[in-house]
Amino acid sequence: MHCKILGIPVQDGAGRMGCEMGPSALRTAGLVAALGELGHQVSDLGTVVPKPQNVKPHGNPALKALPEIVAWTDAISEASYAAGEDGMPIFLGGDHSMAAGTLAGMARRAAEADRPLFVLWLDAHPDFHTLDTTASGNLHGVPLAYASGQAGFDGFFPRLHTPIDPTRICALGLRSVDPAEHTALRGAGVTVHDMRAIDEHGIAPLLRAFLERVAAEGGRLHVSLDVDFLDPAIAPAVGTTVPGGATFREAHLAMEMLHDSGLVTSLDLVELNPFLDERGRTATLLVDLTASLLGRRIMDRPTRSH
Ligand SMILES: NC(=[NH2+])NCCC[C@H](N)C(=O)O
Ligand SMILES: [Mn+2]
Ligand SMILES: [Mn+2]
Repeated sequence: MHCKILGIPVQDGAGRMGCEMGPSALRTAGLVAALGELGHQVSDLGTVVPKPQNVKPHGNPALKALPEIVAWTDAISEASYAAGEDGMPIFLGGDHSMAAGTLAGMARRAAEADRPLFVLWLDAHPDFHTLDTTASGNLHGVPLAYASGQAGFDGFFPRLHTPIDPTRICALGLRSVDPAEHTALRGAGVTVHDMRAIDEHGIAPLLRAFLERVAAEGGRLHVSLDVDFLDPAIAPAVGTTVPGGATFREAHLAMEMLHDSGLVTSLDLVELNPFLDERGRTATLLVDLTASLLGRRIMDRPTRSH
């Protein structure tokens, strides 16, 4: 596999600063070497730079940093589309607002290849607000709604080349959903497995059912991994911790199953805030999870000479 790393140091979408250090922390934690050890070719494509533009004022006074996030989204959509020409792009965030751009770029690539794009959203939150419904005004709370063509982004965010069909999205690990998001998720037909479903059924059958659908429809699969999908006890470096998240083993199992499926075509690693980390342990965990997604396993490792 040719892994293409792209740094996206956006932090204006989050309520607190620090995510701009995310790409550096992931590189420092040894992402490139970890993927190289698995036999992958790795290219670091560098860092996305936002493209400032005029954005008219919006009626929702709560919105924060709208012009900045629009500038990022435009640049990220273009850069991720370019990176998606071949190989497997790995987008290093950056707060989750960056997924507005990565999803847009990946959806355009999939459409051009005449393949449906599926999205696995691993997160405590659905990030399914529109510009009108967000109360916090933090734009990391809107990317999934934007990329799946929900109303209210026209004239503010870049025009989508191809909106993602919301029924091809599976959100796994939810445990903090605002009322407006709840209504919108149900209305749009997003598949939602909250933490209760994971507790009750286990993560494996829920994920397996989704992967079988992706395979049956010949889809591509974009995985968006928010740090707060993980339990704060193992992943403290995030500004929006919610108790009761995925355990170490649940997360690795999900990554191993994703690898075995052979379906994943792109990945976001988002919301890492190194300012809140403890000696890099969250960054290191994200690198290890990414390695599991790209083929590292406990048994039957390829033999290495020492
Ligand atoms: N990407 C994230 N961490 N999103 C958290 C969003 C939290 C909340 N729903 C909000 O809109 O403010
Ligand atoms: Mn998120
Ligand atoms: Mn989240």
